[in-house]
Amino acid sequence: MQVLKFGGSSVATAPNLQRVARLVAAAAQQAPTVVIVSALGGTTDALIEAGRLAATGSEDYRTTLKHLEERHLEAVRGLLPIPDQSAVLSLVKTYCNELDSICDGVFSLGELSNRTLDRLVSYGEMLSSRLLAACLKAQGTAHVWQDSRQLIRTNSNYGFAAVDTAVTNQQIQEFVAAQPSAVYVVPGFIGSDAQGATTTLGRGGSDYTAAIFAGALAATQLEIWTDVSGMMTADPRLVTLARPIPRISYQEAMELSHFGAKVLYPPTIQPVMSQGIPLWIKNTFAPEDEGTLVEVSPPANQDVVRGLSSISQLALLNLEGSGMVGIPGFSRRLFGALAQQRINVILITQSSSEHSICVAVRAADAAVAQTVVNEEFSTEIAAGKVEPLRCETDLAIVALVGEQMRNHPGISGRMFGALGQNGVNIRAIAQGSSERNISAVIRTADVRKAINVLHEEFFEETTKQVNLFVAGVGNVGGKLLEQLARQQQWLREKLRLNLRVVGLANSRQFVLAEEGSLDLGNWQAALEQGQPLDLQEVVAQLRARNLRNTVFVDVTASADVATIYASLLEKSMAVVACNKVACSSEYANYARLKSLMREFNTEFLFETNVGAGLPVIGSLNDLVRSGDQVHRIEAVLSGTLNFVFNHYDGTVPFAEVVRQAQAEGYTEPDPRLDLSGTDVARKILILAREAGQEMELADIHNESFLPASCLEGDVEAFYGQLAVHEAHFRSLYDAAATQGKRLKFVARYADGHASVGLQSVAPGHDFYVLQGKDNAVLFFTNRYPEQPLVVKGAGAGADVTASGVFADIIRAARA
Ligand SMILES: NC(=O)C1=CN([C@@H]2O[C@H](COP(=O)(O)OP(=O)(O)OC[C@H]3O[C@@H](n4cnc5c(N)ncnc54)[C@H](O)[C@@H]3O)[C@@H](O)[C@H]2O)C=CC1
Ligand SMILES: N[C@@H](CC=O)C(=O)O
Repeated sequence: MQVLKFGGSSVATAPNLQRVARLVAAAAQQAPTVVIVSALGGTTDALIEAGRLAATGSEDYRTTLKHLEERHLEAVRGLLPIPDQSAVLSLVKTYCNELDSICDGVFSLGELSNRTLDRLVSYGEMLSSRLLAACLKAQGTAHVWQDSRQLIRTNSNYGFAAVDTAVTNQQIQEFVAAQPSAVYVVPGFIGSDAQGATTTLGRGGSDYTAAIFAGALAATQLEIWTDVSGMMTADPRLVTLARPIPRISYQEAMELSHFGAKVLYPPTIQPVMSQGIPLWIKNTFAPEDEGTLVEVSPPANQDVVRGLSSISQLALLNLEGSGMVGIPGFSRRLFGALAQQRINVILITQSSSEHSICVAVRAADAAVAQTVVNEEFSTEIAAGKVEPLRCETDLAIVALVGEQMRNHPGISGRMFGALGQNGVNIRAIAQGSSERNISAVIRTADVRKAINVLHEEFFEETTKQVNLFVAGVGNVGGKLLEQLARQQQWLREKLRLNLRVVGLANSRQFVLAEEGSLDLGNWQAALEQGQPLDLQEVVAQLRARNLRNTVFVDVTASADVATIYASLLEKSMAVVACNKVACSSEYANYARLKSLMREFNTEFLFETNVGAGLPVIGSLNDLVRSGDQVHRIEAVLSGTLNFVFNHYDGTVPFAEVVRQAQAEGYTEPDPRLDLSGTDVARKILILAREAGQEMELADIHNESFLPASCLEGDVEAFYGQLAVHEAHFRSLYDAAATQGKRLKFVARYADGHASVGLQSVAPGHDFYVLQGKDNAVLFFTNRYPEQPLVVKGAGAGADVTASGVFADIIRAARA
């Protein structure tokens, strides 16, 4: 014998019922089959609604019942050929007339008892099972229809009746023995008490009916047919890559079901679990899908975590006070007070200091809970031994479930690490000693992000989604977007990274995709249609979107943009910047950003601040982190100035060479920063700070070669003044050239002091041979005392800078 149960969506319409009938016929070829049916989807709610309307004196109940009648009659017409319809139509009408009479009675009395409500809702399953039976008959499948109220004996706790297992089992066994058949059709959810009154078995009641039959008949298997292909690794409405779990234990299934995987109602598993009857969860609409097998001990697989679940609309109640420590009976009184109000406790944690007990309950119960607990402890509260109960709402639980977690250290570490890296704050945690479930209480607003982060962490070997907001789409930013577009596929395939640009900004506008990501083939159009730029609004929207693995990429030169890093890091969003403003601002700000990065477990990366795409800061960090000490740094750090002095020989005016450097994309958006030496000063400052030195920009001695008048006025005036001072630049060049030397703008840091300035270097000097826009950095350290560690190569240009920013993005994404 096998038992098949079909849920409300499986039997919601005539075509669905026909599909179910075909599945039943096929199953019956294998073994005698009991079919348990739920009411047509939505019927139970409609019946309850009709009863409530009638009880409150609203005649609208007639309309509700009329719709229900029409729906069932229409199903009959859709199911059966005309000659076969009349008997079933009249049966449906009979049931519907009875429903009318019950509701008329409720309307007259103005009262709906639980007993009457049970009778009312029982018609849903009675009707659906009759329709399925008629459909089986029409397709030639012999069967017996049986009213389950004659077999399932319960107490009289209407709405949630307890089954008398001994009587029920005996009645089921006798019935089957007396009426042998290949197929039995039975309405789910209902039973009757010793007086013969209709009762219902509570939420998930049809699953329970099926499990009772399976248990009573020692069935070979129970199949629960629904509208999903088994229990999923996570709620598919939250996680796109959720997948069915092939095999799972009863306990794991119960844990997942408890926390929201609605395909199975936990208490109903008991009758099959106690006998080890295999339970399948199958999809009526994709019967070829394997589904989930719930069994005693599924084989271990590579997924240590079997599934994730969540439960929302919770409140956390925190009872705290010094008067609780070491006094027995506090928790009994807390739980007693809650139990008296029938408030279900979903999660409990108590610190080992015994100073506080924290419980999660449904948000709807929070107000009553607060009142009764404060009443219970009123004496202690008045005496100041206990604080009034603290209640936080808008909370949810996310949970990892899996038997194998017991044997794997580090699972909770990974869970909390992944959540922490995404700024998901954990308010309470609970893990039983079975180690089958680790639950964390978080903000409801974080549930989608948290479940996706955990799914990526534990189930998705394939991809990690990373969400980028790119501020600045000029010279470097434009190249970055090109490189991202070209490399997206490769990153997905080789690094399992799904880098999505979700937002963009320039100095005028910003855009943040409502859903999904922006089209990198046409980002200009999206940005054109964006909102006027408001950086606080950018932060607010990024926070509100609450996307996982968010990286803010600053490819501007803006001081305003640099001011929002802190508010992003505080939300665990990583920041990648080629903008040097933040790291060369006051030391306190630089240090604060680095400390926020650590505090909020995220990344703040700025490799391109020095040497563009060259690994300058990374190499310095490696030296320092491995215990080396930097004594001296000598460097050519300006691609612009190296280019200018490599190309200037007096034949073309100095101003023209500078313009060329700007056109090539080497200069800052404002070239005066390069020519004044400020950009180099910022870079040596950043290197000194990364080497461990607390310094300010003002501490750097800048021996500028630029006549002061060049920095008065705007950029055009600057170019004008360069032309005016052509003779000055020519004389600098000539002085060096006549000695066979070359001009290099050199930065130097040693023993806590730094300076920048123009030098003439002779052949043989490390800097003499630097070409074009090259940079070179010489690190003299404990380990490299005479022969320095040298980093050298192109130190400016949009392409190389963009690729350095890209590398930082990948570092942040993989952290
Ligand atoms: N060019 C190079 O070789 C290197 C450049 N960098 C840095 O890259 C950054 C960008 O340089 P470029 O692309 O050449 O500059 P750019 O002037 O071509 O582009 C700057 C972009 O930032 C946008 N922007 C300006 N203010 C903004 C604001 N308040 N909010 C949002 N967007 C804003 C502009 O609209 C523009 O899209 C600079 O900080 C520079 O120091 C760093 C290393 C090398
Ligand atoms: N303007 C800078 C670009 C890199 O920071 C330079 O010329 O080096």
